[in-house]
Amino acid sequence: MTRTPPDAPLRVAVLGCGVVGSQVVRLLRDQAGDLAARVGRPIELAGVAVRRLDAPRDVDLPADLLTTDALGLVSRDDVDLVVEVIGGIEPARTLILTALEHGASVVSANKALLAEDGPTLFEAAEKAGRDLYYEAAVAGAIPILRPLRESLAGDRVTRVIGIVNGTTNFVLDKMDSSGAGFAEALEEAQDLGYAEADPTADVEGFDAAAKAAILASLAFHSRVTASDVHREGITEVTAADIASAREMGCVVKLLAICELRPGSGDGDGDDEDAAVAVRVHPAMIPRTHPLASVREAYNAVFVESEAAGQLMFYGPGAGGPPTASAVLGDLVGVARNRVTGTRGAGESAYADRAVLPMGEARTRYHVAIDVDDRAGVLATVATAFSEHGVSIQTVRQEGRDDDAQLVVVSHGATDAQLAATVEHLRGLDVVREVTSVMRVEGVEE
Ligand SMILES: NC(=O)c1ccc[n+]([C@@H]2O[C@H](COP(=O)([O-])OP(=O)(O)OC[C@H]3O[C@@H](n4cnc5c(N)ncnc54)[C@H](O)[C@@H]3O)[C@@H](O)[C@H]2O)c1
Ligand SMILES: N[C@@H](CCO)C(=O)O
Ligand code: NA
Repeated sequence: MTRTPPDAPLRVAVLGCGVVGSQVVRLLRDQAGDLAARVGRPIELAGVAVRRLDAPRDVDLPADLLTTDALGLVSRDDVDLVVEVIGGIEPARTLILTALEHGASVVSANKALLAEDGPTLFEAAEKAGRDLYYEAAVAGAIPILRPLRESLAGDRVTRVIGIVNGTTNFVLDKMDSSGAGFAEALEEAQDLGYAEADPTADVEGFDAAAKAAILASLAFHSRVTASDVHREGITEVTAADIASAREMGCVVKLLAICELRPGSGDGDGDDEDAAVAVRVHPAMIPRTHPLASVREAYNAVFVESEAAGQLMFYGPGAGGPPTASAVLGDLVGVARNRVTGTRGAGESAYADRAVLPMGEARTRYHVAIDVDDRAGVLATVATAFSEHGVSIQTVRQEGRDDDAQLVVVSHGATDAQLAATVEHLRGLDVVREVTSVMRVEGVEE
């Protein structure tokens, strides 16, 4: 267990010196005086764990601070604080657990690990009597976890909806604004340091799903893991979908939607049998919706709660310096707690709520269908919707040579009803192809 004399500097180990780690090291150095004043003791770099000693990096470091032995570094007695910015499940999990066992407080930006196995880490922190903070894990620099954990701790959050992945927002924004291709826009996002080491995590929605799980856990005081989240990425979004959205006055965004569904209620106000629904998928939203104005790699999170009403958090969701800002904010927080001998709020998952399947989520659909251009087709298509209890809001028809395209927008229905309708449409003789199916959010049912 670490023993720090009362006036000695607090010593920090940084694990990983990539896009985020190099900026954490830079800020620790550039702002050493202010950080010491804010914490009440200097914060000194004890070591930086890297994969390769000779790799090029964005910050100069004395050779004696670098090590490839991350496990040895977090096991050292003179390390009070550990910043984990390696990413992925292992060795990050073992390193964090070892750091806590050795008495260090931990700051991590690792949403993949927190969403997969957060409870193991929270229990270890509890047992060790140390803090585990992770503001950088969701929406980069935007303060969102602390507001949910602390500022809204007296309110009842009912919905969180956000754009929480910078890479996919960057790609969709480029496709919409400049007509750029998917691959070209993704490469630019990678060059700018927004994308995960394997960008599949971004484009297939895994990164946003991990963040959604973390948000839902904090918002609804219940454990939600990545596997509880319905996830669809943006790889199937086509230029035609984006053009179709534009014609409707909409834009396509990858949304993370976390909802609390009221239970039967026993009248005591606890709503113990309320359930949660968490989903990540591309959706069309009206260009007039505030989330539509979130451009490039910016993120935004809307929070709806009973007493506060609607809150919006907006800012840079990815990139080295913004993410390092959130890491340093946490580092100051855990360091202050070390100085005063306290701990911050730990996990709050007392509610143990059920997670609803995607089929029960209420959404609206935009469906583009190539059909034969002959009498009765519209009625046949409309019947398919009504047979599944889905009400149609608008239908637009564009004639072509011997076929036509119908664009149908439904009213709100369950996802299961809408999926059954699309299946039904695909089986109809008059339907040549269902060319685009996308959910529509941000409009009244
Ligand atoms: N880049 C962003 O915009 C951003 C934003 C928020 C959160 N994050 C999270 O921050 C973490 C780091 O992301 P990044 O963008 O800096 O990634 P990165 O790939 O640029 O950096 C990770 C570094 O860790 C090193 N590493 C891997 N295994 C190691 C080991 N065993 N010991 C020591 N070093 C090792 C790699 O060599 C690499 O330099 C991830 O969890 C990521 O999800 C990143
Ligand atoms: N790859 C992530 C980094 C921030 O968490 C993104 O693009 O949002
Ligand atoms: Na954040």
